[in-house]
Amino acid sequence: MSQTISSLLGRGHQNNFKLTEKQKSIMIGSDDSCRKGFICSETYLAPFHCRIYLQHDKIHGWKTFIQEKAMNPQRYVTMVNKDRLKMRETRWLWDGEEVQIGRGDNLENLLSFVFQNDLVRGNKMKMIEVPKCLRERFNNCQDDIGFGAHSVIHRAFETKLGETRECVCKVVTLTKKVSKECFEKLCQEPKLLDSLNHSNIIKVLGYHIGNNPDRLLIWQEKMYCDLEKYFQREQIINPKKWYNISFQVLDALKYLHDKGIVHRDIKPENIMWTNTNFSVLKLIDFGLAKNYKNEIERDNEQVGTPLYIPPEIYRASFTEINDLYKPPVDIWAFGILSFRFLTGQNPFFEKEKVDINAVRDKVLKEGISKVPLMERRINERIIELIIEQLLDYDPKSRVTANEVMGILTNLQKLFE
Ligand SMILES: Nc1ncnc2c1ncn2[C@@H]1O[C@H](COP(=O)(O)OP(=O)(O)OP(=O)(O)O)[C@@H](O)[C@H]1O
Repeated sequence: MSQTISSLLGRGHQNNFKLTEKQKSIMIGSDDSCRKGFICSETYLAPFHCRIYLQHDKIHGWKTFIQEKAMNPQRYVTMVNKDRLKMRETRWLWDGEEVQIGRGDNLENLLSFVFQNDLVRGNKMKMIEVPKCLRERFNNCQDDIGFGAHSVIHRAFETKLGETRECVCKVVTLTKKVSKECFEKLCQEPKLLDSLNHSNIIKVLGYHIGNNPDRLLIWQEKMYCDLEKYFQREQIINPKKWYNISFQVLDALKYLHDKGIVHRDIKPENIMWTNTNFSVLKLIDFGLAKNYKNEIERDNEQVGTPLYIPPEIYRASFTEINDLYKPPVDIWAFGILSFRFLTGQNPFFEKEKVDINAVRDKVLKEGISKVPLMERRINERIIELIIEQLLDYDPKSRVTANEVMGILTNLQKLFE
C-alpha cells in the first residue's frame, strides 16, 4: 500500500488532521506537546485527552482506534456516536462516525469531528476496464474494498437515469486458485441473485461473463460492514440486538428455503449492515448457494466454512452428501453464529480459524456445551432454548426458519 490516510474532519472549525503510515498516532489535548500532534489549545480539553492511532493487521489491513486518555473521565468526555468512552477505553473507529471531546459539564460545547477512513492507493482514483457494452452504466475503480477466497471486491459507480451512485463490483478471475469448474459454478451466483427479491438479500445491479469465459464481473449494491467486523468490535451482542439480527436473517432464510434454495455459507462475514445505523442487514455471497430440489445441480462435495458446517455434513459419505445439503444446514450455521454473538465464545474453539479436521472431531465427538449466557433474564432463557433447537444434532428435528420466526414474532415484546 503506497499511502494510507485516515482523517478527522472538524465541524465548524479548522482543525482537520490526518494519520498516515509515517504519522501513525496523534495525541489530542491542551498540553503543549499535543499541539505538535495537531489539535488544539482549547482549555476545556484535558492535557492529554485522547489518542487516535492506526494499527495494521493481516485480516483488516489498517484500522484506526481512539483511546480515552484523560485522567478524570468524569470531568472530561470522549464520545463516539454520542456513546461515552470509559476510562482508558479503546474503540475501533469506523468511517462516518462522529467523535466528540470536551468537558462533561459543558456538553453543549463539545468539539466535534467526523472520521473518514480512506484507504487510498496512490492519490488518484484509477479506473479499471469495464466491457464496452456496460461502460455507459458502470465505472470501476481500482481500490479494492474486500477480498474473498475467490474474488476481489472493487469500488464502483452506477449511472442510471442521469444519477450516479456508489456500488461495488465483485470480480472473479479464472486462475490457478479458481479452477475452471469452480469458476463455472461461481458464474451461477448473479443469475440466482437476479431471480431473488427480498429486502434482506443483496441486489445485483448487473453482471458480465467474459467471452472465453475467464472473468466474471458482478455489480452489487454497496454494503457498510459485515457482522464479523461488527462482532469483533462489540465483543458481545445483547439479546435485543440478537433479536433484530435474527429476525432479518431468518426472514431471508425462510424466503430462500421456501424457494428450494440453500445458501450453504451462512457466517458473519456473509451478512452485512447496509449503513452506519446498524439497523438493516443483507445476506451476501451466494457463490455456494444451490437449488436442492434441482437434480441437475447435484454435486457431491463438502462446501462451506469449517466452524459453521453441521454434523450431518461432517458425517456424510460421498454418495449421501448431496441429499443432505438442505435448509437445516443454514439453520445450524445460524445457531453457531448466535452462540458466538451472545456468549463471546465459540462452541468448539477459542479461535475462529482452525483446521477443518480438528473442528470435525470436536463437532462429532464432543457435541455442543450448554449456552453459557451471562444473565438469567427471561429473554436470555428463551434465546438459550432457541439456540439449543438451532443446534439440534438431528437435521430432521432441527427447528426451521419459519418456526423460529413464529416464536420471535410472538415474543417481540420481550425484546423491546
Ligand atoms: N456488496 C458489498 N459491499 C461492500 N463490501 C462487500 C460487498 N460484498 C462483499 N464485500 C466484502 O468483500 C468480502 C468478500 O466478498 P464475498 O464473500 O462475496 O467474496 P467470496 O470470494 O465469495 O468470498 P468467500 O468465498 O471467501 O466467502 C466480504 O466479506 C465483504 O467484506
